[in-house]
Amino acid sequence: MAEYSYDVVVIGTGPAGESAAMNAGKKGKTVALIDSRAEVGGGCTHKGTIPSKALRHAVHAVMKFNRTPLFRAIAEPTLLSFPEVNASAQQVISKQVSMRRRFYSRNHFKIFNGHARFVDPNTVEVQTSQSTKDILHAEHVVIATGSRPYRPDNVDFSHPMVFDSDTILTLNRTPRRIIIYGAGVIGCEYASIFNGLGCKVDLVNPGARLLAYMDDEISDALSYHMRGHGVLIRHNEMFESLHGYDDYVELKLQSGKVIKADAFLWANGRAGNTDDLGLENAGLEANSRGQLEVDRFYRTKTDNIFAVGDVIGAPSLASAAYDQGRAASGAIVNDSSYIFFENIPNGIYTIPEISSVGKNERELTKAKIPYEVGKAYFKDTARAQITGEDVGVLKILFHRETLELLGIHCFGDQAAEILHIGQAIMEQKNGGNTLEYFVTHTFNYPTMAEAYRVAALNGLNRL
Ligand SMILES: Cc1cc2nc3c(=O)[nH]c(=O)nc-3n(C[C@H](O)[C@H](O)[C@H](O)COP(=O)(O)OP(=O)(O)OC[C@H]3O[C@@H](n4cnc5c(N)ncnc54)[C@H](O)[C@@H]3O)c2cc1C
Ligand SMILES: NC(=O)c1ccc[n+]([C@@H]2O[C@H](COP(=O)([O-])OP(=O)(O)OC[C@H]3O[C@@H](n4cnc5c(N)ncnc54)[C@H](O)[C@@H]3O)[C@@H](O)[C@H]2O)c1
Repeated sequence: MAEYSYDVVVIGTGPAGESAAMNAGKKGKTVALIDSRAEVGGGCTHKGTIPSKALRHAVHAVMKFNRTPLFRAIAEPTLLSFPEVNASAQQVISKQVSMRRRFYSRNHFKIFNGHARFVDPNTVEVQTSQSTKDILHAEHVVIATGSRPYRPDNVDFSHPMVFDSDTILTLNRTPRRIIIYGAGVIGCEYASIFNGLGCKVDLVNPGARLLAYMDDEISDALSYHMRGHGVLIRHNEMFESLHGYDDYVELKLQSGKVIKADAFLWANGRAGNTDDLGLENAGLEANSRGQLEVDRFYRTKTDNIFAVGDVIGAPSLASAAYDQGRAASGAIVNDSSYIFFENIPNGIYTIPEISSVGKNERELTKAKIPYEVGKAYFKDTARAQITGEDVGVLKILFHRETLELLGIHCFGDQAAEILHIGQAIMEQKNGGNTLEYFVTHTFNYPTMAEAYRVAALNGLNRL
């Protein structure tokens, strides 16, 4: 057993832990990180964001190849297998890990490998092997332990055809038919991925619509296009039981429906990684979903302990985790440039992609805010006609009187990138946030950015 002392000890090397550590180190603090995974990067790099986005990219590229007439001069339409696209995702993971390892070594951070557990608020022990423990003393501790798929007791995850969003990456074949239970972001993204691989997909949604928190029109467009691609979506269907046999699984729904498939993906719920973290020794307690409560500075109720990323619950995004980590260590070093991040955008990598920031129509209507809508359909832009990515819409919601931007919603190829133009204007202060920007500045042509001019003019014409 060895003992060490640091200004800041960060538990977890996902986006939240990484940015907390980097910021603390840049501000002159001595920093150590702990991760139970053999490699840095967190669930984000190894199981969540990175593999799913890399899988989606590969599948999308093949779908585009198959539907582009020009390519028929080279080859016939084809399909990739899950192991093939997974292999390409694993290469991205390796690059990410090497890059992140370099960050840590260049900044002289020590990384401890093993499960971390609080001994007291200023002491964390790391189980580095079965028989050895290191003891880390810290002025401040940042808990950035992330989350994992929630596993209900009545689903047998040891069956070889039953997966969650972590274990799906071990699938060594392409299923003929997959049932995805849960139609949140994970369920919808994997439905697009498996659909693009040519699998029959049954997307079973316990809710009434896909991604219910999104703008209704965008959510409807997603359902329409997923159905158009052959995904069978069933709304308002509750899980009853799942039985695994040698060569298939059978899902029974409370409505009496029975669905058979050769793969089942449980995509309903995540739980914070706080088990066996010794929270009781640090004066802390997690809620029923394993999440910790924090204040605006990401400080827990124990003064010297901060928590960031998925372990504090919503929005549970890698994007937000990066900002939260930086903000927490900013608070530790009393950095006055601290920002509390609000109005967080989201990018959902279904096929087609979705992205939004700000309010949706339902929220504005409920709040009785007088708004108008400006739209640009991708099919009417030169760029989309050239690229063939002509499914989609950019929708700007703005105040009828002040022209202030209230919400940007985008559906279609590159939506997550396109959104940031609108976000940048939306965040302008002192009257800079209005629709005027889009009609008083010139956009490169042909670009998808030009859709902002088209949507703004469309909106102004409605006034
Ligand atoms: C399938 C999927 C797709 C996603 N796609 C996106 C996306 O496109 N965009 C987006 O913004 N977000 C996405 N997310 C969410 C994103 O991955 C998470 O928000 C992000 O990983 C949270 O980062 P984190 O640093 O809090 O935790 P994590 O990335 O989960 O890292 C936490 C680390 O802490 C370690 N750890 C836990 N407990 C201990 C302990 N006691 N001791 C030592 N180490 C410990 C874990 O092993 C892990 O390595 C996706 C998630 C999933 C599951
Ligand atoms: N592109 C992206 O940004 C992206 C992609 C995938 C996942 N994610 C993130 O991953 C998280 C999970 O994704 P999701 O949308 O599939 O939603 P989810 O799995 O968290 O939620 C689905 C349903 O399960 C319920 N639930 C959640 N945790 C539970 C628990 N511990 N016990 C019982 N029920 C629980 C929820 O209330 C909801 O009804 C989200 O927070 C999302 O932000 C983001």
